[in-house]
Amino acid sequence: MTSNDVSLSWHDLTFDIPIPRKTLKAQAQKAQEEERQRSANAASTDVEKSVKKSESSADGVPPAVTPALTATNLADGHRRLLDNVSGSVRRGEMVAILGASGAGKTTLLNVLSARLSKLGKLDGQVLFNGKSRDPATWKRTVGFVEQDDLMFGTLTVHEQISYSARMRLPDSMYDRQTKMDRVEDIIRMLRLEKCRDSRIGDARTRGISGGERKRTSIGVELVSDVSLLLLDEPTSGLDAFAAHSVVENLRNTTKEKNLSCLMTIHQPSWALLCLYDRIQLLAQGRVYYEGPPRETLAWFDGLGYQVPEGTNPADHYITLAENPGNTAEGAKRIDHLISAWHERARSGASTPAVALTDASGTKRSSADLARDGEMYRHWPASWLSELAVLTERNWLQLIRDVPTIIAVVGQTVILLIIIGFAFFRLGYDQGDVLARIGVLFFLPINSTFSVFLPVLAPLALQRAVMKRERSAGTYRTSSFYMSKMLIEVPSNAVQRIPFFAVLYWMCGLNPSAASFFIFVALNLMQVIVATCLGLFIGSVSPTIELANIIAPLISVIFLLFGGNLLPSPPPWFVWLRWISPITYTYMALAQNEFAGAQFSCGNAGAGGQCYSTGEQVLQQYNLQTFTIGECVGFLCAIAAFVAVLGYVGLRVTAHPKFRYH
Ligand SMILES: Nc1ncnc2c1ncn2[C@@H]1O[C@H](COP(=O)(O)OP(=O)(O)OP(=O)(O)O)[C@@H](O)[C@H]1O
Repeated sequence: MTSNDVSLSWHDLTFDIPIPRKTLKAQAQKAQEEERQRSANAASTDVEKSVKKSESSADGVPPAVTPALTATNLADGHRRLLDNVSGSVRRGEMVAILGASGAGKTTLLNVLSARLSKLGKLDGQVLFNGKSRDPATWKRTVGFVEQDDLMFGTLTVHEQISYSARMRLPDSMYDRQTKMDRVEDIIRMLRLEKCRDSRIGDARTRGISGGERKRTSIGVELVSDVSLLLLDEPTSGLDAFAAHSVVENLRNTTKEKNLSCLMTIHQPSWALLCLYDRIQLLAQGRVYYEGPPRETLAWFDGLGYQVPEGTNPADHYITLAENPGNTAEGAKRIDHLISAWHERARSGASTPAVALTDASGTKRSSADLARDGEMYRHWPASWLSELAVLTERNWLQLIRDVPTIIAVVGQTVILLIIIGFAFFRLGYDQGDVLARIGVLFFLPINSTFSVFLPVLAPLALQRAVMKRERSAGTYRTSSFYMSKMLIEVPSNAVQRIPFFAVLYWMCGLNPSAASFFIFVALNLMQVIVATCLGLFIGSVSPTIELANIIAPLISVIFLLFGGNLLPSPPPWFVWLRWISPITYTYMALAQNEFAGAQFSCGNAGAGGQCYSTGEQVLQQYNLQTFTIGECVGFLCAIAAFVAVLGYVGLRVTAHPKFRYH
């Protein structure tokens, strides 16, 4: 193996994050307390003096926030998560990063994959094929398998991987058949043939096993043209057999596809560890071994840390670099491990990461690299292809989500029975005037509330998957958003047509056919506006939990100001009436119902008010400000406005963030 087939290399990476002021204060207080106790025990004047000195302000830093210096806490109030870490992965090689919990494995993987927050100071260099990572192509170059396998439970293994292939393999280079052949290849390579057509499953329905799920996640990344695969703890949560099978599969795939594969891994068995070509051991953000796993035995034996009889060497070497009790002995041992390794690296006795100067070459021809660069620079598929695939995927999820379909049908039937019989066959007496007003006001409120749940419930997972897919440069936000609109708007509207139609005749509303169709159309308009509003709320809220709080809040405000509940709202709240879609739907429904209607005054009480015509009712309830046509115009404008705002919100809140320096 030579340095000139290096794919990814990292050089002297150092990453510091600021320690929160509160933590600094707590650490400083603890250190002072310990110092005080020590001085009290020693009862020595000299020691007391030194304590006073340490408590006094140094270099202008108030004593309360002086950091307690440890192996990783720096004097400038930062914590060092990575300290001069170098390494590399070559083509056809599988490398693991290991270490105790908190050693910095995930941090290193995040730095290498550029999925790092803006927080903190990053030094050092990461090179891919000998060059700095190109922000324009990086996200499509690298496959990143996250720890949580975010997938749609209702899709099958084959569907999950083939949707990834259809969206991530460039249309310009692969036709549909080639893409599907590749999917079958990946399924074979990852030994997923047995569960090819099984559903992934989720918390509600049992699906494939944990190991198969992890291999499917890997397949989703591998099916695209990536040459580098990064995985965050791909074996966590798996039993020993499943973990072994996942890593063995990865090893075979790495060799077969000449990939570079780098992963963090937790508590591997010795047999599993030996599957890797090389490992890098981290302690407190520093390297204390890098090389083939089998050579660890000789290295640690030489340092005097023989593996005790019956102990897994992998566990032993990781435990050596742990210091849970913060003992002086533990700290000394970790220092020894790190300094011995660095001494060896300095003396050139090890075969550590390639030197920066060596990493410039690559066995891939410059024509290959140019082709890759060009290919990764563009969206893999056209906007319309993205829209078609995403809409198909959303549609499958919708029709396969049987529990939600049953819940919606159940809700419709129950509401129909309750509302239908509560307002059954209304007549034309004075009491019926109020009942008609009541049902017409209730309907847009019900449409708003009942739409939010089915719109927001699937959005939590869809947003998370979208973020993962967008981090790989798979598709545009606009095609995702449009595909949601194309599925949500018609499905929510169409499924409610029977409800409005049956309710109309049960309640005995205006018997003309034209009024019936206008009634249904107006209610569907309200459902469409509410769906757009639901998508808007789900898009602008950074989390779905927040969306679930905002949605009822907005509904209640619209309800309060959208009808006659507040006949004269406070002047500074009047605008809320005119932005509430309920105002327009209710007004239009009332005009459709009452225009030309006649009512008998027979049961009006003595001195009571009698509305003999529908126009009097509309006037009394102030429901003639706009015509039906104008109300529809306002509803369309509100729907379009929130739809556009939702798209902008989604772009901002779900934008994948990368950091290269
Ligand atoms: N953004 C952050 N803010 C504060 N501390 C952080 C941040 N990111 C990481 N750390 C700290 O850095 C250390 C290394 O974290 P990291 O997640 O890389 O460890 P790890 O080796 O992957 O551990 P584990 O195996 O438990 O996942 C931990 O002590 C963690 O608490």
